[in-house]
Amino acid sequence: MAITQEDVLKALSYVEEPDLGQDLVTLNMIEDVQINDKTVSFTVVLTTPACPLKELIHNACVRAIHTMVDKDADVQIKMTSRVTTMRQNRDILPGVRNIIAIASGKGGVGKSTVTANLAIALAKTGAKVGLVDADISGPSMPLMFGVMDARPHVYQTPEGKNLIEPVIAHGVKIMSIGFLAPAESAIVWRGPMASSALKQFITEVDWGELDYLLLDMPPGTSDIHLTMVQTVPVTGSVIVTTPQRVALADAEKGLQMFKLPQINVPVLGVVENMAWFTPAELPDNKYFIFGEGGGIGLAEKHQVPLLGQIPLVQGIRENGDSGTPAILQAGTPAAALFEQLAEELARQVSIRNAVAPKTNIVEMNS
Ligand SMILES: Nc1ncnc2c1ncn2[C@@H]1O[C@H](COP(=O)(O)OP(=O)(O)OP(=O)(O)O)[C@@H](O)[C@H]1O
Repeated sequence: MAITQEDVLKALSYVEEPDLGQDLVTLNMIEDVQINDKTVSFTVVLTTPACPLKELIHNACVRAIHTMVDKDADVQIKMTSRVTTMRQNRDILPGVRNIIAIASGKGGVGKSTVTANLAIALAKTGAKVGLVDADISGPSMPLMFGVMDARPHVYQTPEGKNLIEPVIAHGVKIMSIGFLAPAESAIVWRGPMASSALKQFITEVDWGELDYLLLDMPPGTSDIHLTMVQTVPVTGSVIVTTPQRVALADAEKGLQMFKLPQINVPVLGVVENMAWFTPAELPDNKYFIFGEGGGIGLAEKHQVPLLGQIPLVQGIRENGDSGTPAILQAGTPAAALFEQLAEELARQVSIRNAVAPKTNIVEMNS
């Protein structure tokens, strides 16, 4: 008997998206079903190009067609993505689907390093990524992306509005206060001046369409944090910590800040940086010099996901300093860990968007 479109959709309605807990047909993730004799082709539209379940979903679809439609069918699946968003009001940053604040309690825990690597890792999956270096106390993105001398260009729109063009490096659109003021004068950015400069940095930039805009927040809890979350509708936050007690205590303060009623930003997860030390000559050895399991404990206590653990590796520091973050060293353990971290973050954003009230979901075409 000839295969019909209904047969195919019925079979696929038994394939569940494990994270979102519903089947692919109900989630509108199946498009372009075509049948040509024994050849069945269709497109699966994932919620992120960084989907860690890509292969699993692909295999489940093939299995469903073979068991429920025709065991000899030639199943051809195109895996693509359309990043979801829960943003409804698009007065600010209309083309930006998800805004993610990356924060830490304590300074120096590697928040900027993690943010830079995450941004590039997401861009490498095909996502459109932007990054705001809101760490006015010490903007480090120009150095980490190797664009110390870059100066963003300002242009006037036909409506007479001035827009800043972000600097593009390693596939990421970047805006940093470090582009406007030399590092040594960063100290002048304080209080209301800093807040208004930052606002400008986010809202008066020609970001175009972005799947993910990462905000590298200053360390600690300050007025700047409040300004930021009140200026832009943040989808969620990520807390970066190291495992030692002093860092964890501050990370917890940071985490709790996002839960305050006047801030109220969901915490997408915790990243434990410098989780252990691995010497280059002994890549399989782990030395827990800052203590063990602190990040997991924090995540468990606050019932948020542990997005990943990144070891202390000399190469991560060196690559950051030389403007070519570790994620670019393909095939290295550090690059693989940052890839996994990016997948886990994208996954939590997708889950967050899926559980947001239905009326709040706006889908945009890629
Ligand atoms: N996993 C790691 N392995 C090795 N070095 C690291 C790692 N993470 C960060 N570093 C190094 O630690 C130093 C501090 O990192 P970074 O500037 O990212 O911290 P930060 O939390 O953003 O600091 P602040 O917010 O105070 O500016 C940098 O020299 C960086 O290269």
